[in-house]
Amino acid sequence: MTDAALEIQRVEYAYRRDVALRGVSLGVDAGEIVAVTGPSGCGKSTLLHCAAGILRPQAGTVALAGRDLSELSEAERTRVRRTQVGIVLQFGQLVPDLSLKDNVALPLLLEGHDAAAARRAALGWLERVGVAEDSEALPSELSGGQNQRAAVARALVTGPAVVFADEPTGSLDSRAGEQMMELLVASARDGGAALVIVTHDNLVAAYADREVRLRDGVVQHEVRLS
Ligand SMILES: Nc1ncnc2c1ncn2[C@@H]1O[C@H](COP(=O)(O)OP(=O)(O)OP(=O)(O)O)[C@@H](O)[C@H]1O
Repeated sequence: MTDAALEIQRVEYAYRRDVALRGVSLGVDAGEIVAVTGPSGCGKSTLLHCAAGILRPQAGTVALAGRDLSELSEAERTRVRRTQVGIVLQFGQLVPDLSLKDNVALPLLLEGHDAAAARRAALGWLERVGVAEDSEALPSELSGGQNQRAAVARALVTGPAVVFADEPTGSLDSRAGEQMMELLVASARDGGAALVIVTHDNLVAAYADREVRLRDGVVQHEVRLS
């Protein structure tokens, strides 16, 4: 028995003609923060999508919180993805016609939680990320930074084993980017989640315990940062 939050073994993925991953292995411990870096097109986003159960690798295995995704039915996979994975992308990607609170409650509602309890949990996370006073606002009424804070709350509300963040500061200026990284790291710790950050920004990678650098679809090297 290991306490790995994520175990990727020899994963290969090809789009029609483009081979994006050529046998990538990566283990992430519970609570660990890992930055996946590398030049444009090296396979970072593809790795994140395979790890998060969004893409199915053509070879190799991905286990999330000890469950091998390739052994699960489609319904079980969806369930593991909804409960064990949180995702933060470059632009909040909130549902535009739902309030911040309903956006954050959504992952719990999709899992069949009671609506009042889901909204209470959502409000609790909005408080933790500092946007509770805007809980009834629509995403379009708020700044990019406020939307990103709500996206962090949405990623953590189910108590996932791993939060995946793909260029989470890409749409923010440097000050808001720093605040976002501090919030993301603190929130992942607070929620007991491992954090896997895909980035080409060295300042973002510096928040990680370990940097894994990809090149041409393989791990080029790993560096322990803390
Ligand atoms: N939907 C797709 N269809 C076809 N090829 C794709 C698709 N998405 C990515 N690729 C190809 O797969 C390879 C890896 O792409 P990927 O987006 O994973 O790299 P990346 O490191 O995240 O790049 P970037 O830093 O520019 O976002 C590239 O050659 C890319 O052109």
